[in-house]
Formats: sequence, C-alpha cells, structure tokens
Amino acid sequence: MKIAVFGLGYVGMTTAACLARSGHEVIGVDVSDEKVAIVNAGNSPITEPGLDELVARAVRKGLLSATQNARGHLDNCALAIVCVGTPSAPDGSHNMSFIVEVSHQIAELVRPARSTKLTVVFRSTVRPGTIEELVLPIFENALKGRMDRVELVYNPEFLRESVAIEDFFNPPKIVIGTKDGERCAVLDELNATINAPTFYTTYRAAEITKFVDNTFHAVKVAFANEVGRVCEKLGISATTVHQIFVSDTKLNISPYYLRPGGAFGGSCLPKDVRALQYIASDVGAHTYLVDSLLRSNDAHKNFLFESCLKALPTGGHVLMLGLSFKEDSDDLRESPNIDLARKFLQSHIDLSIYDPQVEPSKLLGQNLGYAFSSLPALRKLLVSRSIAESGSFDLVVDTRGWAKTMALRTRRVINVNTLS
Ligand SMILES: NC(=O)C1=CN([C@@H]2O[C@H](COP(=O)(O)OP(=O)(O)OC[C@H]3O[C@@H](n4cnc5c(N)ncnc54)[C@H](O)[C@@H]3O)[C@@H](O)[C@H]2O)C=CC1
Ligand SMILES: Nc1nc2c(ncn2[C@@H]2O[C@H](COP(=O)(O)OP(=O)(O)O[C@H]3O[C@H](C(=O)O)[C@@H](O)[C@H](O)[C@@H]3O)[C@@H](O)[C@H]2O)c(=O)[nH]1
Repeated sequence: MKIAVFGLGYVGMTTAACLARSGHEVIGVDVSDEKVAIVNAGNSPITEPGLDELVARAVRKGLLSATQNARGHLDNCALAIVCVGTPSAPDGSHNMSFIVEVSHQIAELVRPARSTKLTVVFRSTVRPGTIEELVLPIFENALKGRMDRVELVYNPEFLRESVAIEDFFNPPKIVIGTKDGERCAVLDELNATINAPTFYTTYRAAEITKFVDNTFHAVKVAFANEVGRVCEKLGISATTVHQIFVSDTKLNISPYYLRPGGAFGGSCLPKDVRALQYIASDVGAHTYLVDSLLRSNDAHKNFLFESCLKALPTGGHVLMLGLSFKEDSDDLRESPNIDLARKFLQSHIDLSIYDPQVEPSKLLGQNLGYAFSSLPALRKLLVSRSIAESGSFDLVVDTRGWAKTMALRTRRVINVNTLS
C-alpha cells in the first residue's frame, strides 16, 4: 500500500518506519526541511531505540522517503496518516493550529478525479468533537460536494516513547473512530497482522478514549507516588508494598472499580481514604491526589442529583429504588443513596424509597445511628414493593438496576447505577 505520513515527530517517524518495515511504500511529509533532509539521508530525526536502523533499511530499499510538499504524492496513496503535534496552549487546551493547517493541505490535494477514496487517518491526540466540528468542515469546504473521495478516520495512538517500535507492532488495543462506527476496509487491511483487540466506534468515543487512558495513567502514577511518599515517611518499603499490590489482579489491577456509575460509599472506602489523608498529613507527606478523591466523589454525587432533577417534572414525586450502599446489604453508613435522598428532601421533593433490605426495626449500632441522624424520616419514606409498583410516581431513581425486573407503573426511570 502507498501511504503518506504527515508529521515526522515521535509518532509519525515511528509510524513511517514501521509501516515501511511491513513492506508498505511510505512518503513522510514534514514542514521542517531539516527533518526531511535527515530522513532522506537514511537517518531518524528523533531518538528512539531501533529507529535509526529501521529508517536506514527502509530508505535503502526505496520504501521510505520524505518531502516538505505532498503535492503529487497523494494521488496514488490509499492512506494519509496525520501525526502532527497538538501541544498545550497557554490556557491548557490543545493548540489545534497544526491540525487545521494539515487538514487544509490534505483537503486541497485531493483531486476530485481520483479513482479511489483517500482514507485520512488522524492519529494526533485531539479533543472530542475535533473530527466532526473542525476537520470535517475543512474537507467539505475544500471538496465542494465531493466528500465521496475521502474517508475520515480517528485512530488514537497508544505508543510509549522508548518502546515505540514494540508498542507499534503490539499495541494494547486498536480504537477506530468512524462516521457511525462503520468499518474501514483500508485500516482492516493495514492492521491484519496486528494481534490486538479492535474497537470500532464513533469519532467522539475514539477521541475521548485517548484522554481517558492518559489521565488514568496519570492517576495511577500519582496514586503510586503518593503511596510511596507515605510509605517512605513511615519507614515502610514502598517496593514491597508495590509488589504485594500489583500481585492482586482480582481487585487491584483489573477492570474492577472502573465502571462509571454511582459514587463510592459504604463503611470502608470513604473512611479509609480519609484516614490515609490524615496519616499522610500527620507525617508531612502531601497527598494531593488522595486529598481530592472525596471531593471528586462529592462532585459525582452532585452530578447524579442534578441529572435526576433534569429528569423530574416540577413538583414531581420521586421513587428511589435502593437505599443501602449496595445490593444485598442493609448497611446505610455513608451510603451515597442516603445523600441523594437527603438532597431530594432538602429540595422539598416528595420522596418514597423501596429497599427490601432496609428494615428500620432491625438496624443496629452505628448503622442505626447513621440512618436516623441522616434521614430522621426514614420510617415514613420506606414503602413496600406493592406500593412501589402500583404507585404513580413522576420519576424512578434506580440505584441498582432493579426497575427492569419490577412491574412499575412509572415509565420515567433514571439509572444512577450505570452511566451509559
Ligand atoms: N509522543 C508520544 O509518545 C505520543 C504522542 N501522541 C500524540 O501524537 C501527536 C504527535 O506527537 P509527537 O510525534 O510527539 O509530536 P512532535 O512534535 O514530535 O511531531 C510533530 C511533527 O509534525 C510536524 N508538523 C507540524 N505541522 C505540520 C504540517 N502541516 N505538515 C506536516 N508536518 C507538520 C512538526 O514539524 C513535527 O515534526 C500529538 O497529538 C501527541 O499528543 C500520541 C501517542 C504517543
Ligand atoms: N512513578 C511512576 N511513574 C511512572 C510509572 N510508569 C510510568 N511513569 C512515568 O509516567 C510518565 C509517562 O510514561 P510512559 O507512559 O511510559 O510514557 P509516554 O509518555 O511515552 O506514554 C504515555 O503517553 C502516550 C501519549 O503521549 O499519549 C500514550 O500513548 C501512552 O499510552 C502513555 O500514556 C513518565 O514520566 C514515566 O516516568 C510508574 O509505574 N510509576
């Protein structure tokens, strides 16, 4: 396949050299005359283990060359891959000027008379909405009704520098954003030899995937570092604790705890996060990330409450399904559902609650104290299943996913257990 790669930096150079190693004919395009000259001399303009050798071999075989001007080169390319930079702007957003510029360049080089479609794949990290709101209008404007000549794709890159070649051929996953999530034949062909889970999705979902991943990597690093700081201050081996932590692939290193849904609660997580904050502060180890977790959780509770309000007609009556902090438990301590119920009551919203596990006369100890200090009217709020099913409520707030198995009269249901 003949492929043009726009932007010969860390991503673009690795991409160009690896594609050439796979036997494709690659033309690299960069605005920098210096980078173009270095590539054409058979060297890599960036330092990355193994890349010099790949570039030298590819140039020698005539599979890789570079240019500042792509004019004439795109006509027989099946694919153009965009890897230009999206650095931070002064306000923290991505500077999109290189994306805009390269989109104009490519769009203007697509000849309406070309016999096959040009697939233009954006690999740079861009904010959600970029393809639809920034890139697509540029192409539509330049191609004037000949959009059938191009296919726009967003395909985020997950490689890490220093192991970029290994990551290129063995990515953790392949995410392909297309119009309506339809398949892209050219990318299927290109990735045929790569063994990785592949996800076709919308442009926006693919765009945000990259932010989700990188931010999570940052959360993990910050978390690991905060734990390390606390351990060090307490004279505990951070390495030993790390080894024990990562050995647990059931609860610690797994998709567990990663489902977007309800806020966390119960008698352990908030308590222990708070305790770690206290310990860290006591020993002078500043845990900014950990310090922000409960505030983040509170923000999430507010978000869920506001979502309920949006779905509730003015003056409406709410039925909540579930009150304890999780299913099959009567534990109300620090239940986010108690907070939600309290917010409804504070807003003078009529509320009924169905939770078969919560029987006020059976509550004991701290659970009893927490329940009645947080919701003094608990007894009056709780209703039986038959009332929950037969009553005419204006909104059902489902904290469990029970609504689908109940014969509710109310059609308007908001599931706060799973964010879709
Ligand atoms: N560096 C990394 O490890 C990874 C980076 N990314 C993302 O990939 C994108 C590229 O990152 P890097 O390769 O690190 O950037 P870079 O700054 O190393 O390279 C970008 C290249 O694009 C060139 N360029 C700018 N405008 C151009 C145009 N109109 N035509 C042709 N070339 C043009 C620049 O001269 C430069 O050589 C960014 O969005 C980045 O966030 C994604 C995954 C990994
Ligand atoms: N403390 C600590 N720091 C770590 C650890 N792992 C990585 N780091 C640091 O985290 C930073 C990022 O490292 P890495 O993910 O290996 O490199 P890179 O920045 O190339 O890759 C990341 O960004 C790419 C991107 O630019 O978008 C992503 O494609 C890639 O998946 C990574 O999220 C560096 O400062 C590392 O020293 C760790 O376990 N502990």
